[in-house]
Amino acid sequence: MKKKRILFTGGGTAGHVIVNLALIPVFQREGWEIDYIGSENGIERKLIEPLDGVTYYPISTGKLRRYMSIENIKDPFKVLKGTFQAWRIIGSRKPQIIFSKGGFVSVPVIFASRLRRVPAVIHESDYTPGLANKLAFPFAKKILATFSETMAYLPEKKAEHVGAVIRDELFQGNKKTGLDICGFTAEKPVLLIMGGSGGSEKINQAVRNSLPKLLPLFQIIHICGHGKKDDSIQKQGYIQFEYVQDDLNHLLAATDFVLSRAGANAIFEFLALQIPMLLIPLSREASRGDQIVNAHSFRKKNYALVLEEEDLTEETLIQHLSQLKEEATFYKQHQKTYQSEKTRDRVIEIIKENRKDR
Ligand SMILES: CC(=O)N[C@H]1[C@@H](OP(=O)(O)OP(=O)(O)OC[C@H]2O[C@@H](n3ccc(=O)[nH]c3=O)[C@H](O)[C@@H]2O)O[C@H](CO)[C@@H](O)[C@@H]1O
Repeated sequence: MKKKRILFTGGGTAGHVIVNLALIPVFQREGWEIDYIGSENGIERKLIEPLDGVTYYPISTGKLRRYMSIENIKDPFKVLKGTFQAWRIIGSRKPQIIFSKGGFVSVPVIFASRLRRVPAVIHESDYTPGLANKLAFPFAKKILATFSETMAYLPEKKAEHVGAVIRDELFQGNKKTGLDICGFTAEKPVLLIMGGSGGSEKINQAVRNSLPKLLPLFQIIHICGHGKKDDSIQKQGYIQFEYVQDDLNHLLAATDFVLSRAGANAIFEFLALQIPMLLIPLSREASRGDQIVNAHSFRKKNYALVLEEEDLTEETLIQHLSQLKEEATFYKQHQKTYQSEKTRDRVIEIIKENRKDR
């Protein structure tokens, strides 16, 4: 019988890799051969290369910069080189289907998929599509969306709203294990702070300045981002991590409230786990504003409380977290209306339906 083969791509930030991490084990269990195309130095290499049974192929890739740089001139050539590399990899590995979670590294892969006539399925997790995905859409067979509102931005014939794909293990956390990892008690609420997969300087700073007022209210798990830990702060009830890979499920099981950026994957995880959240979306100064619309959609559905980055001060932070604590039941009630279980199965079904040579 012909071997089933799938090629995944996506990277740049963990948000463009995590969905692939949720899907890969399912295809592995079903005996598919799995390849991954990512960048040479991105986080996808760290997260994917160590996986057993997945072959990682690094390629050259461009990057979206919001500032002038000589690198911007080199980018089209890098994308061209990446397309040629991806074309060769697809030619030799012969996947029947390509699944892309977006990010700049996925662009040459999707271009090459069209040249090799291998169908590609793209997943867009933000409310408004990112530039990389927009460039890739014309070459994809199917485009899947996390937010129902995103359908308005997608080509009608190819698009389907599926919801968020969430890693199984996040539902398998143990509260006691989480508290033990942190050295916390069950007597006081736990606030988990996540500034996206890379951490957020602004949130880190505001939280650290506010610790004297926050620590009487919460025990705090602070995920600060690589290189952003401050070891000079040693306080009872406050623990810092740069990035949590294996124990995130336990930490989330021990969490009563979340303070977070509004990256699409993270906020749908908190929603599925029914954790009341305060979102501080990345501002338009530093991004295309995708997190602002993600956060506003959550606010409209009463899934989250939102504080704009421009309004972030020590006072507003404490005030909003106190409000979140008071209104926790309200947010949990609305979060209960969200159904997440069927998404992963539907995504897998779509991938299988669209593969070549079935
Ligand atoms: C700065 C930037 O470009 N941010 C974008 C990026 O965010 P970012 O990469 O932060 O992505 P998300 O917030 O969507 O997802 C982060 C993922 O990393 C996981 N995680 C995080 C920290 C940790 O210690 N351990 C861990 O496993 C979270 O559980 C989540 O699954 O992609 C998102 C999805 O396209 C966008 O909405 C964001 O605007």
